[in-house]
Amino acid sequence: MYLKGPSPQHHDGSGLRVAIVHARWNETIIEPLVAGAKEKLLAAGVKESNIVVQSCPGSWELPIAVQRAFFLSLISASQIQSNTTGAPSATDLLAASTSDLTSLTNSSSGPFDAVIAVGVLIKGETMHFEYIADAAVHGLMRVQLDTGIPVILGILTVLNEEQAKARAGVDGKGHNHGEDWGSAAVEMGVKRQE
Ligand SMILES: O=Nc1c(NC[C@H](O)[C@H](O)[C@H](O)CO)[nH]c(=O)[nH]c1=O
Repeated sequence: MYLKGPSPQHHDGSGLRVAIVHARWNETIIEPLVAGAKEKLLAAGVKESNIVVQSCPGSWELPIAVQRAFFLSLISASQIQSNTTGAPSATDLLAASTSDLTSLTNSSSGPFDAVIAVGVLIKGETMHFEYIADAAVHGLMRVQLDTGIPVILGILTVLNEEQAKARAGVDGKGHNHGEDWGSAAVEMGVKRQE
């Protein structure tokens, strides 16, 4: 039995498309987290060409960056489907009802089956940390429920750099949580397709 992380499961990721959207603050920690997530995606059979990595300035921008990645991939998916350039605009898609979006995302050439949002928030002297962490976490939960696309929470909220390194498996310490996020993305992506 496991005390902390979820008991491991094996899922075939060969049919998945996954986005990793990461902030660029604290990049010495972000980089190993993203690498760990990608390693687990590839190990589960996700094709390299089906892993899209995008970035945004900081964790505050992650919810809108994830939502944008989702909608833009919808546009490319509908262009592929309709094979015309007259695909609905981002404005059209933003205005689409949830049920429309659900039908759109069920298409085979649909967008991402899961998105991993990666950020590293390190507590400073002010309350900035708390406000960004709270807003980003609630924002990502809203994006996944609004879009129906699983958004894996890959935001480290730590009190100091040592804690961050330990959770990125840096300096041979601790465990790279990015690996857990990659595995969660495969599981949730497969379950979304069922
Ligand atoms: O402040 N510390 C951090 C931070 N601040 C920037 C914020 O996310 C946003 O990009 C700016 O406020 C501009 O909107 N972003 C992080 O990812 N980690 C931090 O530790």
